[in-house]
Amino acid sequence: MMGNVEGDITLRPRRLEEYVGQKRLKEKLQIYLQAAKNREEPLDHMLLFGPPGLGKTTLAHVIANELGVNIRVTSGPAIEKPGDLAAIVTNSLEEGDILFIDEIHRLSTAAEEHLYPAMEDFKIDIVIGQGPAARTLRLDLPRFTLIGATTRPGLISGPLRSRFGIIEHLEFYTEDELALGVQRDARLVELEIEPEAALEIGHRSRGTMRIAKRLFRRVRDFAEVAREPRISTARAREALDALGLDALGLERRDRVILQTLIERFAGGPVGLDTLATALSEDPQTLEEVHEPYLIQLGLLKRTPRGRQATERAYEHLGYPLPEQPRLLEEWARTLKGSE
Ligand SMILES: Nc1ncnc2c1ncn2[C@@H]1O[C@H](COP(=O)(O)OP(=O)(O)OP(=O)(O)O)[C@@H](O)[C@H]1O
Ligand SMILES: [Mg+2]
Repeated sequence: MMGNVEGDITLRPRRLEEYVGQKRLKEKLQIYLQAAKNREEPLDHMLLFGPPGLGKTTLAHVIANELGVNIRVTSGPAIEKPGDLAAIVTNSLEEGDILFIDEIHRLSTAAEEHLYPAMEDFKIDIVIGQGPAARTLRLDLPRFTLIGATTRPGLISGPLRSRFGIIEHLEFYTEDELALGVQRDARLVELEIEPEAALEIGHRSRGTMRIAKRLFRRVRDFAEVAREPRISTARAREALDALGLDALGLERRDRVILQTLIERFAGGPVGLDTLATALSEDPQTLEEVHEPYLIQLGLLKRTPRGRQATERAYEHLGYPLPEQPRLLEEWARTLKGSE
């Protein structure tokens, strides 16, 4: 098992019915799982994508649990040499087991090519010996299911993608779904929480279950220190404010991104790398961790010419709307574009 940063392993849902939200995906999964069980065949290889913290890793474990099979967890960067993959698949997998590869977009090309015959024909090549005496042996593998997870579907090569029978994306959660997740955790730690307080946490969790659960733990700290047996809405608000989360759930960092875009680049458009440099941030973190929800909230746009702050961003941060000339210029461009 991989490290569990959140320390909430017991709170992780184990069954599909405990897995909150993702209704569209769960409905399909139920059918795929049932069909695989009826045919007594392993589930088809599955690629899961979506922003961090939406529940890809959790879902892979839930699927293993529903199928009653073992799950072996690794990640793209952990499989450096082709031999690493062979070691994993030949040592520990049994018929029907799941091999979960997190961050599968970070597999090396060599490891990826090694994976193709494993996925398609359940065979893997291993090299024995060195130099001129080296021989390649093709080994049979048990029929397993590969579940790959990625935050960056665009970086998955065509050949790899085409070897997955099931490709699904996870969606941001609604406030109600996040509140359900919070209420569930509250029950598990035997703490009462006002429904309104759970909703408030959901409201400020950026559509992300991991954030909702983290915020719940912080709110719980506040309530416990105040010796409150029940988390009230007022206490939740106070704690969330103290954490520096604004009404949309943006953290300081998110606001700084938008502020930089507005103040230093006149709202954009500006290229990702330029913006990242101005923020002393890694472009990939900016793109994968911060941007998806800013986009989802309609505060940021990705345009062919770069990142752009929307009017809503100006309003939310209390800036006067951008100058008319810029809007006019934009309008002129739109007209040209539609000719
Ligand atoms: N649908 C869900 N219902 C209940 N809890 C969930 C759900 N999805 C995720 N969680 C909880 O949210 C946390 C984050 O989930 P998880 O680690 O699976 O996310 P992830 O998509 O794999 O993120 P990353 O891309 O960062 O690896 C976990 O603590 C998990 O228990
Ligand atoms: Mg994960």
